[in-house]
Amino acid sequence: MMDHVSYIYDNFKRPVNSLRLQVNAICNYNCMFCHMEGTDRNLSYMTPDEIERVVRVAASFGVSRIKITGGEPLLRHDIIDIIKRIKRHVDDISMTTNGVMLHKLAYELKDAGLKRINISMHALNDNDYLKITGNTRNFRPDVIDGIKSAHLAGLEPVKVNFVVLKGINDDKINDMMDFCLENDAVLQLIEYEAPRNMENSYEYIKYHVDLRNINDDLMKKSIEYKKNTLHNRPVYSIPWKDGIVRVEVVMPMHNSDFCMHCTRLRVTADGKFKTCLLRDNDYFDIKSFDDDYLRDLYIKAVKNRIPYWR
Ligand SMILES: Nc1nc2c(ncn2[C@@H]2O[C@H](COP(=O)(O)OP(=O)(O)OP(=O)(O)O)[C@@H](O)[C@H]2O)c(=O)[nH]1
Ligand code: SF4
Ligand code: SF4
Repeated sequence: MMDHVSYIYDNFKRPVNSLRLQVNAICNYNCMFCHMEGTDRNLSYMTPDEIERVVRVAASFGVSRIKITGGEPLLRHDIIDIIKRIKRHVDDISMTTNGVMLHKLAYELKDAGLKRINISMHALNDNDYLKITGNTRNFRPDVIDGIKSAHLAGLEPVKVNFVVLKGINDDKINDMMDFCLENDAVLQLIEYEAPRNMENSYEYIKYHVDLRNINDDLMKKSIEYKKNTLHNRPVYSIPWKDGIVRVEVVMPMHNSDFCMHCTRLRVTADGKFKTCLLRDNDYFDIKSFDDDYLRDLYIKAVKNRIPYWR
């Protein structure tokens, strides 16, 4: 583990202290809003050894947090090996998952070094859940088991990701607060984010909810208010029934404050540094996993980061 290493800053004074690491670009779901981390589907994969080399070099530049994403990361049969290798270089490892396979893997993930987990659950009733996830088979009970298993295994905090969709689930936020209170989870309310260049699409206009009013309402109800340093996202503690629910609000659209606090570099499943979710001409192809080459490419990619909303 590296201590006292300085971060590389981009030309907008934003340090890079974390990597968002896509380990595959396939999924057993087909969510209506999936952005696949701004990449194509079905990319080839880096090996665990190649992933470790990228992480080692990033850690040598002060990166101390890794977010594992996909597609669905738990579909990789070697995910435990990948986490163990990342853990040699970085302590704060988290994952974002649809949760379907989590109940089978939570303990192994924790033992391998995973610290915390975000689990997507965008509906509490089966019809809406199936519609949103584009599925015919209902895995919602498995996801709920996954949330419980994550706690039992000690993956903390557990966050439940909920993309707010007009006319589908935007009237269910209170129910989600109940659910998160019962399941000791942080509720992460996420604004529907248009994939690149899709802001005028029929789907986006139909389902997008501007979260500012909901955010203002939460702020009024909160007894404590913190910021996630990543994206400056507000995190509220809300008195709810007989307890307190923490709610984080993710407002990525047309939000220059969000982008000015974007402190991570992306790595695509097939081995490219990517500077921004919403750009498609920003790939730095990792052609060699040699340390010197990787170090130069890492610096080049960081220096090319530009806030999307300015
Ligand atoms: N525009 C944009 N949106 C992002 C970015 N990172 C996350 N998001 C949005 O936030 C949602 C939730 O992200 P997660 O992967 O669950 O969480 P995270 O951003 O890693 O943050 P933590 O909850 O602190 O682990 C994603 O589905 C995106 O819609 C980003 O860098 N840019
Ligand atoms: S679970 Fe995630 S990766 Fe899979 S389709 Fe849904 S949004 Fe995309
Ligand atoms: S610059 Fe903005 S849009 Fe791009 S990845 Fe960072 S937060 Fe997301």
